[in-house]
Amino acid sequence: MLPKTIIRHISQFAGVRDAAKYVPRRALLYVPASNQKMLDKVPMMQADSVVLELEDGVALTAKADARVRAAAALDKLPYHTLACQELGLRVNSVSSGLLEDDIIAVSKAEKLPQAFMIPKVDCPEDLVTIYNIFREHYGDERITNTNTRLVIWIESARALLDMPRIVSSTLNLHKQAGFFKLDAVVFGSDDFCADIGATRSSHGTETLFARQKFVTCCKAFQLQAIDSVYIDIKDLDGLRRQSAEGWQWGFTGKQVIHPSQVSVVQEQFLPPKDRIEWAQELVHAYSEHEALGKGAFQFRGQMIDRPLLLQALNIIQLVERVQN
Ligand SMILES: CC(=O)SCCNC(=O)CCNC(=O)[C@H](O)C(C)(C)COP(=O)(O)OP(=O)(O)OC[C@H]1O[C@@H](n2cnc3c(N)ncnc32)[C@H](O)[C@@H]1OP(=O)(O)O
Ligand SMILES: O=CC(=O)O
Ligand SMILES: [Mg+2]
Repeated sequence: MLPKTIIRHISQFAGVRDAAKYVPRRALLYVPASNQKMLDKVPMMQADSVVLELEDGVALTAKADARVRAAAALDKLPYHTLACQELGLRVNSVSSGLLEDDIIAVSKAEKLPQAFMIPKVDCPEDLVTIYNIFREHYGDERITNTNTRLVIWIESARALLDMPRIVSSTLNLHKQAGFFKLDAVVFGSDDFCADIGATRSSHGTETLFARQKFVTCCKAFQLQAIDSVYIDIKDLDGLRRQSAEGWQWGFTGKQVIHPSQVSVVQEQFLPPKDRIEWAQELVHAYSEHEALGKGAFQFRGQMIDRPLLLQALNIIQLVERVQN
């Protein structure tokens, strides 16, 4: 329980903040919808967000089949009993020319996914195309003011540079037309490397600038920032290291491709126990010092002032949201 005097700091603090239900997306797991055996495992999957995949995890020759399986899964799976917090659906991009066929097929399902996930959003104009395709095949009523959230992928040099306009246009579409509300943005590191001609490595220095720019932009709009895929499935130490790095830089979660990656990532996207204790004690110490008129004071050998309070509040809020 936070001291009352601290509550007013929360209304101004940096980080991801939204009065609506917070959906933790520490681990966002792709499940190719062409693979029925994998789809059958969805109810038990402990990833925070499970993504029925229609895009790059599905061969061109299997797209039609995957669409039918994804639509059937949406109707069959009882969302409230799933082990995950969110069942998403990643469709194909505008530039692929496959999006409309995806929407024609999945709009036959009675249910919407809990999140629509749209890769390779390259410019604000893509949003107009996306919105028009959804309106045409779902009809206005089904896509207006629903609980379904929107997650988009930034995966090219052009998109990264234009990200503030892309994000603003997406948020405006919700404000003005009631279209799905943008809740998180994902950095598509593999497509990004292909786009800029970088050679992918396990240490990821080739995407260092892009990831830092990306996370800064997400946080400027108070959106969740989801980090790169780690494709070396067997290298859990490398995954742990890159997850810890992402967490330290301000990412809120990471994409995963294999069930073995889920718990490693989830663990890294929660602060360690001693850091949670530090945050809780700091908040109380801050409240006591504030009552004495002190904005700066010593705590465990460190100078503490308001920015440190805000970092502690980030930690407390995240823990509460993951546990509730
Ligand atoms: C850059 C990007 O765009 S990333 C997003 C696109 N890519 C994807 O969607 C790929 C998602 N991942 C996968 O398809 C798979 O993990 C692969 C193909 C990489 C490896 O799959 P496999 O060779 O079957 O791996 P492995 O043998 O270790 O699997 C162990 C078990 O986990 C299951 N499994 C593996 N990956 C997944 C998954 N993503 N979802 C559900 N189940 C999975 C397998 O079906 C297998 O089940 P079984 O024990 O009942 O046979
Ligand atoms: O879509 C994900 C990527 O890394 O590309
Ligand atoms: Mg991609």
